[in-house]
Amino acid sequence: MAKQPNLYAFGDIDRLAKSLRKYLLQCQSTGFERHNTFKVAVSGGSLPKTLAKALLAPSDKNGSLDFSKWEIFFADERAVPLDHEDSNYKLLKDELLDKIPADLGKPVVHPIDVQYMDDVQEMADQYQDVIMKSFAAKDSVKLPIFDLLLLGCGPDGQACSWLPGKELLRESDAWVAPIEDSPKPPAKRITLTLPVVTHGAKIAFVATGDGKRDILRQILDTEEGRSLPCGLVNEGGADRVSWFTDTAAVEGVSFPRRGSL
Ligand SMILES: O=C(O)[C@H](O)[C@@H](O)[C@H](O)[C@H](O)COP(=O)(O)O
Repeated sequence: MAKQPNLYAFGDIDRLAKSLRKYLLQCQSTGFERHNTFKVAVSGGSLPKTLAKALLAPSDKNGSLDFSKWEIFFADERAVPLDHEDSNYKLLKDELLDKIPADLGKPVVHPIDVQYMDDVQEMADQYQDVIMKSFAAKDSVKLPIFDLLLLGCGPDGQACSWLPGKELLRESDAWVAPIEDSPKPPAKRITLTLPVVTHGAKIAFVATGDGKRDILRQILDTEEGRSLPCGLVNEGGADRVSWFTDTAAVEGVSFPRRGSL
């Protein structure tokens, strides 16, 4: 049987955050062993809040975090100033970055370059350069391997800023692509492309609440769901993909759940 994503369902967000922390610590260790850094890409939406719950909890027996060796990229970002309410950078900064205790170190964070705000193609190219510099030249590395990509799942099956059925999902060359017409505002964005995401060492989705129930049923239990953006990540990432959900989000989903990490 083909390798499947891992589906975890927790009674509430606190329990989810506890397991997510354990998972993050495991991914951090693998990254440190691999290249003495932890390279992670993060999306926006409701994810940063849950992520902060997981990362700002006190150290436990599962280990501690060393943010001084973290490099944080954005899996997708909106073309707005970094202090704008719609900015994924601002969201992550407010929820997490500003609250990291000094003794855990400071991560290197890669926000978009806002001087290219009016030209999202330029902005995407420039962000690709930033990734290239971190992962070595694009010509010598066909695709970067992020240690972890942390993603949300939109109510329409959106992952990153990919819209269901759009040409962008077939992009096979660029690492970062522009979007001019996102129906979820703001319209202008940049996003990592599907091959970059499915090439990640680990990929985690966080999806909670009953608002995600119908789309999770579709993504995980139906044939059509496989061609939705989140379904394509499941397909390409197989057992490197993990879904952190709560019971409200997976009620009625028959896809097999894993007991624990
Ligand atoms: O900037 C964005 O819009 C996000 O990166 C997007 O991919 C988001 O993560 C999902 O749409 C889920 O959003 P919610 O968790 O808010 O439903």
